[in-house]
Amino acid sequence: MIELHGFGKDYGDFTAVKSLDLKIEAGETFGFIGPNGAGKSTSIRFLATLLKPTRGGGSVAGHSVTADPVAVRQAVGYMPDNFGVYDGMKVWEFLDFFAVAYRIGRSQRKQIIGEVLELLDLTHKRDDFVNGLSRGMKQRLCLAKTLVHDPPVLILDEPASGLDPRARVEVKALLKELRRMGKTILISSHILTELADCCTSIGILERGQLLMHGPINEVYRQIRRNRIVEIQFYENRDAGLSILRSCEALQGLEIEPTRVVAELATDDAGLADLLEQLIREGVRMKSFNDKDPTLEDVFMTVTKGLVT
Ligand SMILES: Nc1ncnc2c1ncn2[C@@H]1O[C@H](COP(=O)(O)OP(=O)(O)OP(=O)(O)O)[C@@H](O)[C@H]1O
Repeated sequence: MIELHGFGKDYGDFTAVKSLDLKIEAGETFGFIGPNGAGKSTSIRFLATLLKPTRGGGSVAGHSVTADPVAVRQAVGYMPDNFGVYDGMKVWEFLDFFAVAYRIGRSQRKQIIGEVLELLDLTHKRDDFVNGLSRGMKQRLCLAKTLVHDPPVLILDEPASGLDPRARVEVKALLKELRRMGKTILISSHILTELADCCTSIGILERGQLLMHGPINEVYRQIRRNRIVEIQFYENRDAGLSILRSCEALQGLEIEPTRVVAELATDDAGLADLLEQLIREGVRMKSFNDKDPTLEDVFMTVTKGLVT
């Protein structure tokens, strides 16, 4: 649904994006992660037909971004990182303005605006002035305007930036709802945890280069060389600790009053064997938890160049 082929962009002598290859399948929610200045907005602006590439190209919904930008705009709902709302305009007028721009007929517009306001939970703000809305509401309105022409693809540049925790949660819930509706979503953020539970795949960008991308579980698996297991003993803690210490796969052990964290160079079968041994030797545990790495772990490992 979204493809980049050797996309690159120079600003004068400065290379913002070197050569980016990316493929996002229909129905995916793809998280584009990278620190400030990594080149996320540059790549996104290209896909939204707002920027000419220096090298390479790409396509959205089967249309070439450079050869057929009008078809791409029809297929894309784009939310920029810095959006403006117009003074003196009411919420419904703002949406109507974009609906007209997408050449949606007068008879359909009222219904579509009603549906979009409903979806974004903005119906009660229909007749409010846009510039009087809170930041969270403005952000939601901006998301609403990306939906008026019912595009199959949404490209959202930092849609949750500057929002308070409640508004962030609401944006994430909306993204999940949009995915359920079958939209393909590209969403950028430099806040890793923001994307962790709403993306099906991620790409990590640093200094204009994609360091890693793929389904979120696969990316986790690739960097997961060692397993981190958190154990809470209930009885026979000393026996449990001695089993852990004699385990060949043990790479590290943190002993805390209420829990023990073991780092083990092993796989699922190795963990199952260890658990079985602990139980067999009479160690009772409240929990034996194979911890998933967080997106921060992934990011730090990848950007340290530990993964090639
Ligand atoms: N119009 C421009 N002229 C010159 N340099 C630019 C221009 N736009 C972006 N850059 C530079 O290109 C690099 C990539 O910028 P870009 O905005 O794509 O990064 P980003 O990953 O979106 O960062 P952020 O999270 O801060 O938005 C940065 O070093 C930026 O300063």
